[in-house]
Amino acid sequence: MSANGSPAGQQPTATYDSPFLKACRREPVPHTPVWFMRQAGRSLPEYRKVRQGIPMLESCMRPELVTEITLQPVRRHGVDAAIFFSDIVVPLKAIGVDLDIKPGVGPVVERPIRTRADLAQLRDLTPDDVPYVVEAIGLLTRELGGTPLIGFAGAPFTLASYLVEGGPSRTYENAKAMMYGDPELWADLLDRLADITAAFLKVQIEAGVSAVQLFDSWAGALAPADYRRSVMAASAKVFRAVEGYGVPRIHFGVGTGELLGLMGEAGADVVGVDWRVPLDEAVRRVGPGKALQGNLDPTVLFAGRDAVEAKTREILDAAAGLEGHIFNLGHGVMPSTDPDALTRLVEYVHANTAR
Ligand SMILES: Cc1c2[nH]c(c1CCC(=O)O)Cc1[nH]c(c(CCC(=O)O)c1C)Cc1[nH]c(c(CCC(=O)O)c1C)Cc1[nH]c(c(C)c1CCC(=O)O)C2
Repeated sequence: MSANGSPAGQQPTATYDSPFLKACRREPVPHTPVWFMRQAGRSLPEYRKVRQGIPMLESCMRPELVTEITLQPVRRHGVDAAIFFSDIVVPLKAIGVDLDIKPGVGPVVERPIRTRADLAQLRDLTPDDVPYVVEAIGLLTRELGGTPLIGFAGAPFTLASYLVEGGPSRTYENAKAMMYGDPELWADLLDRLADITAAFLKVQIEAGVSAVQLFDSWAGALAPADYRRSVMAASAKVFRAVEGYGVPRIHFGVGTGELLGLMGEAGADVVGVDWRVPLDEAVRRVGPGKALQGNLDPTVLFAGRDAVEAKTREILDAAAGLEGHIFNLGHGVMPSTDPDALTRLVEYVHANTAR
C-alpha cells in the first residue's frame, strides 16, 4: 500500500476505486465504464475553438492547452476516463526526428528510415525531452479528481509504419519489404522503438497517469505468423518495461481479430477490440484473465438514436458474461460525429448496466 492508501502507485483512493480501473482489474463495477478513443478532438466545437491557428504538434507541447483539451470531453460527456491529449509521434518529434502532422493527412516524416544508417535518427528518450508532458499530467491529475487519466503511446510496428513509409499508407509496402527482406534491420528498428516507447510510457506513469494504452493501430495488416515472428517481441518488451508499476496496460489495434490472442499474450491486462469481432467471440480468442475494451463501430453514431441504442444493446449483451468490460468505440471518434450522440451513448451505457 502506498502512503495515500491505494494499493498501486500514487493515485488517490477515489481514482483507484473508479469504475474504469476496477473494470481493468476485472473487479465488480457499479456500471460499465465508458470512454472513447479520440474523445478529445475535432468532433467538439470547444476543441476546434481552442486549437484555432495552433498546429497539432505545437498544441501537444503547451501544458495548459493540453489540460483544457483533455478535460473537454470529460466535462461534456461524463466519460469514466480521460485520455491524455497528445499524439503517437510526439516522442519521435521530441528526440529530433524531422516530422510533422499534416491536417487531414496525418504524420509525415521528412527522411524515411530505409537503411541501417537511418537508424541514427532514433536516440533514447529521457524525461527531459518531454517536460511539457510531465507538466500537463501534473496539472491534469489535480483537475481530474477521481477520474482516471489514461496515458498512451504508439506500438513499435505502428510507429515503424510511419517512419519507414514516410507517412500514412494503405499497403505498408516499404515497411513490409524491410520486415521480409532485411529482418535484422527490422528487428533493430523495432527494438529501438520499443525502448523509446517504454521510456515515454514510464515518463507518463511516473508523472501520474492511472493506465496506459499501447496503440498498434495498423497491426491488423499483418498475418498472425508474421506478427508473432517479427513484431510481438518488441511490443512485449514495452509491456514488460511497465509491468512493475501496477497500472493497467491496454493493447489496441484495428482489424486485429486474428491477432487478439497474441496481443493479449504480449502482456496486456486489457485487450481492445474493433467492431469486426463480437465481444463474446473476442473473449474466446483472448482467453481468461484479461478484460476487454470496445467495440461500437464509430460510423453507427451517424445512424440516429434508435440504431445506436440497438447496436449498443447487442454489445452489452455480448459482454454480459465478461469479467471486465470497458465500453468504447471500435476505433476513434470521427471528426463529423454529433457530440450529443456521444453524450447520449454514455448515459445509455451507464443506465443499462447499473448494478
Ligand atoms: C495512428 C494514430 C495517430 N495518432 C494516434 C494514433 C493511434 C490511434 C488511432 O488508431 O487512431 C493517437 C492519438 N492522436 C490523438 C490522440 C488524442 C487523445 C484522444 O484519443 O482523444 C490519440 C490517442 C490526437 C490527434 N492526432 C491527430 C488529430 C487531428 C488533428 C487536429 O485536430 O488538428 C488529433 C485530435 C492527428 C493525427 N495523428 C495520427 C493520425 C492518423 C492523425 C489524423 C490526421 C487527420 O485526420 O488530420 C497518427
